[in-house]
Amino acid sequence: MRKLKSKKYRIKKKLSEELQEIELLKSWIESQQPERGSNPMSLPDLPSDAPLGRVGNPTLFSRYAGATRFEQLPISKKTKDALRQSKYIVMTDIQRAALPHALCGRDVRGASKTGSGKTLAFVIPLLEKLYRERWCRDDGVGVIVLSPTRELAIQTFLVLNSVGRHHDFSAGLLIGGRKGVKEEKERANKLNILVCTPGRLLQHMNETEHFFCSQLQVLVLDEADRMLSDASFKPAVELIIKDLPKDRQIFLFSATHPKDVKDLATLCLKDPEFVSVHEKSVTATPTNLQQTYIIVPLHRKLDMLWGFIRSNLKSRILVFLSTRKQVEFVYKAFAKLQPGIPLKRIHGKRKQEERMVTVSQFSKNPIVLFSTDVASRGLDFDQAVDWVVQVDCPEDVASYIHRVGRTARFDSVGRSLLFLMPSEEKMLDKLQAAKIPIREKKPNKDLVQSLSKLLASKIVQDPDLLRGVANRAVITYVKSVKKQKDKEIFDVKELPIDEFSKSIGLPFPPRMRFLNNEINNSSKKVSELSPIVEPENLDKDNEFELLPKEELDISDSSEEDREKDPFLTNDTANAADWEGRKIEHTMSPSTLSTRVSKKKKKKLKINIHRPVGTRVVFDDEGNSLPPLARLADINNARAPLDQIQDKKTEYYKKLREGLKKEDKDDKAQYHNRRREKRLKNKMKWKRGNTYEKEEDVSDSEGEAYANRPHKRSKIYFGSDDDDGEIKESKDKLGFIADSISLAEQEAVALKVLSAMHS
Ligand SMILES: Nc1ncnc2c1ncn2[C@@H]1O[C@H](COP(=O)(O)OP(=O)(O)OP(=O)(O)O)[C@@H](O)[C@H]1O
Repeated sequence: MRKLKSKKYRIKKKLSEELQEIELLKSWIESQQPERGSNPMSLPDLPSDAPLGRVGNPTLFSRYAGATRFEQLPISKKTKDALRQSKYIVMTDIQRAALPHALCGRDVRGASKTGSGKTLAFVIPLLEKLYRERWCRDDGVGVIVLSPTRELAIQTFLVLNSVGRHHDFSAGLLIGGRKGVKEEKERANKLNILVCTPGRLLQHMNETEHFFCSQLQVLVLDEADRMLSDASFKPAVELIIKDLPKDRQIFLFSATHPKDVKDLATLCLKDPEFVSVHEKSVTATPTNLQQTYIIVPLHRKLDMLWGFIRSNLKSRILVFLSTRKQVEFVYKAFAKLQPGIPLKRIHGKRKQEERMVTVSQFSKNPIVLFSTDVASRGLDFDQAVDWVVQVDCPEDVASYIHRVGRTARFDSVGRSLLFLMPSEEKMLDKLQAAKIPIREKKPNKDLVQSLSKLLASKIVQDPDLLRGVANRAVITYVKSVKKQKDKEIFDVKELPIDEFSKSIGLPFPPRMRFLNNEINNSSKKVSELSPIVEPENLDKDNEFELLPKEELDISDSSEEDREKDPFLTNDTANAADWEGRKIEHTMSPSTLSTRVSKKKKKKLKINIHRPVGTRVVFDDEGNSLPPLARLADINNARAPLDQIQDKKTEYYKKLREGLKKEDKDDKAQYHNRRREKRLKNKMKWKRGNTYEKEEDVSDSEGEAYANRPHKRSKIYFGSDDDDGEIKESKDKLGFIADSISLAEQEAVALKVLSAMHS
């Protein structure tokens, strides 16, 4: 006991000594700091009377600009220590170029390649600004960092925490998709540094009591080009900026930063410094990134992706698709096919917790992550991504740069693969103009297999899981192409929708009313198109010549393949022969709406005779409508497609008949088995045996029943009718089998039997 007491005393004493030391240290550091509100130039090792000039002040500026290592910068010891502890020693180009301006108090627009360290280029000066202003917790919000996505906000917050670990500022994350807005509201006005997404910040600005940013010192827009031009951010960002004080420093950073951004007017920049360190670089993308593309028709993209994944089972692969539904479908379909590598997915509709877990899991080897553009900007995955695969063409060059920028970050190497449809080849010219070195590759035909039949069978086996998603995947993809601004590259009329639907296992393409106008407006173009190629003939008929795109290859010989890839080859002899420059137009009438405007109905009603046996259709005013009128819209615009339509109708008719027959056989088989089973049970009852426990029908009766998952809940105890159908009548025994226990069912059945016998 005595020993324990003495030990406790010793610990107490040691603690109080340490506390005293800390206090002493604190007061010493305080004495080293400049007065609150003093000129930011009055740093310890800079002349306090130095004017705040532009690069024009060579003495002053060279003191900042000459530095190559963080320790040479005139920044606080707290920041320097944290930088050293985080292993940040030598500055990157953008840090060397932007930090001097930012530390001098100027507004900065910074642009540099992806993965080149822009985050530190704004995190350091924002910490220093608050430090020099002697900001303390009670001073409220001093800095706001706006990020386009929650993941990026979290990442920036982590960097801030690491570099600002010795500072005494409070920092918080305000991002959507998290519970606890109420708690956030209580904390928000006590935070000094906010890292947020625009929507959530706006919510707090509107709803949170006592949330003021009137003292704001620094505003940062990460991925500024997107924040200021993307329609989904722009309105919120503009509203936020309106509410913030005009007299603050502002940092705008991005890998893609157009020099003349019109939208900058709203920001009230004060003669900003445009720092673009890689403007004169030979390439716009990291030099250690090896970029390739292949030409692949839409309906072979999944086959291609599958082949690629199967040949890279030891890699970390990030796959970009254009819509959430596509991500869902490809993830679910590939998961069913089991490629032999873990699969993950991320998109805007996934829960925040799941998104965070997915991002953290992506750092584990090996894995495939399917993603929308939500992961295309800013994300710095813990470990190097081996491959970035763009299954759908990015909307523009900037989007391409950000997507491929998820690999080859800082000093690591990486590879990227872009799938381009023959109709999207103009994208190559744009990439070339933007100084992006990209080479053509051909897929190894031995490693490409058609998935359509496999996927079709998976959809039949599990329609609940796959059919709806597959339909939505097609619709949303077509919609996304239609919405694209760059009509030179994206042409919805060039999409082989029928083949695409078939390739992902759908028997018919989904109906897309929104395509009506496209077809009507393009009647001339459509009429020039050649007739449909039957899916089975497609491979034979589309033997396309592949033009070498050597002129695009502006990389030097050191950019040679770092590792020989089995899937991508330069060898034309072994390349798959389905690639093509031009794919036939095969948009079927079934994808189109058959609605007819009132005006047209009126016009067509005269002089058209109804063929015998045709269903009469009435218009809104009660006049009978000739049957052809319902198709008039399409026929007017697509007269030359008559032939195509005939062929298609015939093809689908055959397909439908085949399916109907199969369905009928299935049903008959199923009913026979049911009847046999029931007869057997009845015989047992009659022999006085106890009621035989009904087996799990889905197990005993296999596929046929398993595909009717909802039927069971509707089965009532009753008699079979003649054709073997289970009678769904409640009047004999008015209860549902599922609603009582098996023991109870047995008891009731016995009672009924004994009643029947007596
Ligand atoms: N001076 C440095 N020394 C060592 N590593 C650094 C340095 N600066 C940044 N890094 C590392 O480089 C990687 C990329 O940095 P960062 O995410 O800031 O790049 P970025 O330019 O913002 O990329 P993006 O354009 O994709 O947003 C990070 O892992 C970061 O830790």
